[in-house]
Amino acid sequence: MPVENERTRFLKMTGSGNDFIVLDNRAQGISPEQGRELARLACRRKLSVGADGLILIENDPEVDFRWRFFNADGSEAEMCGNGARCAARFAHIKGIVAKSRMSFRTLAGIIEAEIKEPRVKIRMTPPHGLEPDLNVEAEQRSFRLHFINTGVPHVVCFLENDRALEEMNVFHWGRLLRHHRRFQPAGSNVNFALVEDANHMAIRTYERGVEDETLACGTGSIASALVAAAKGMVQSPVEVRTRSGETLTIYFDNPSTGAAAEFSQVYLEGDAKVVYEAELWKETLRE
Ligand SMILES: N[C@H](CCC[C@H](N)C(=O)O)C(=O)O
Repeated sequence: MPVENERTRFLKMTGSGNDFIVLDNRAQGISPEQGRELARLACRRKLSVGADGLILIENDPEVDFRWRFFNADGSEAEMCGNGARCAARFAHIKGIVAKSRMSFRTLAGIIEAEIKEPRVKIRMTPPHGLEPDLNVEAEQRSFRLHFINTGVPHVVCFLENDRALEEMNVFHWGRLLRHHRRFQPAGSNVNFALVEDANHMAIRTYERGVEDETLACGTGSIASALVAAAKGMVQSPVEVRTRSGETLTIYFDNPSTGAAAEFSQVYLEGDAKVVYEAELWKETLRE
């Protein structure tokens, strides 16, 4: 079983609609393998707590804390923008970090965070690997996609208008593109994005590891904003309307446009709220 105790305390948190189980693992000793199993079992909606992901907070010798992030399917991901904002708020609420500014270690690198309750602003690790204007076929439909890694891999597909965004079958096409051979072996998250004006976008995201559309995706919002900036369509700050209706704000140094666009000082800001505090009962972890 992924946890020893019959009851395990946790916070259920939501980062703009992306929801997470957040657990203090400094004394629990949940191993990475147990974390994968715990995520897979506890993230099942209706059978257990239900969430898009599991976050374990752990000690770190150099920065304020370390985390391990697991998607709902148990896969461990290098980074999660909405989850990182929730992790920082959790650390502040639980007194793990008294200051309102902190830094913590992820598999993507060190994340700096500033608490502005209930909003949290985080500085991202440097985005990389921008590959614009990829022509990809799926089920006889052609897509013009743009790849970028914003801590995790993302492809961005720009749509023409609100109606196209609303009518997009995100589950069907997102799943096909997430598994497309062009993006293997790691796979990719898939964002359908609309540029409304130079400082406003709307997106819908199919998330790798959740294997469904989520109500918000932090690294996906950043990916969409930075690709749009590289193509000269937006400039910082960009307000991104997510599927939940909440807005994420992306800040970055306006890059020189074009494929070689380099981005620095990339920040993500939005709400990171506590939904409830509760105890996970071990009996819901049996399959
Ligand atoms: N599902 C993503 C990780 C979480 C990203 C998303 N929830 C965010 O807020 O950045 C992946 O495996 O690449």
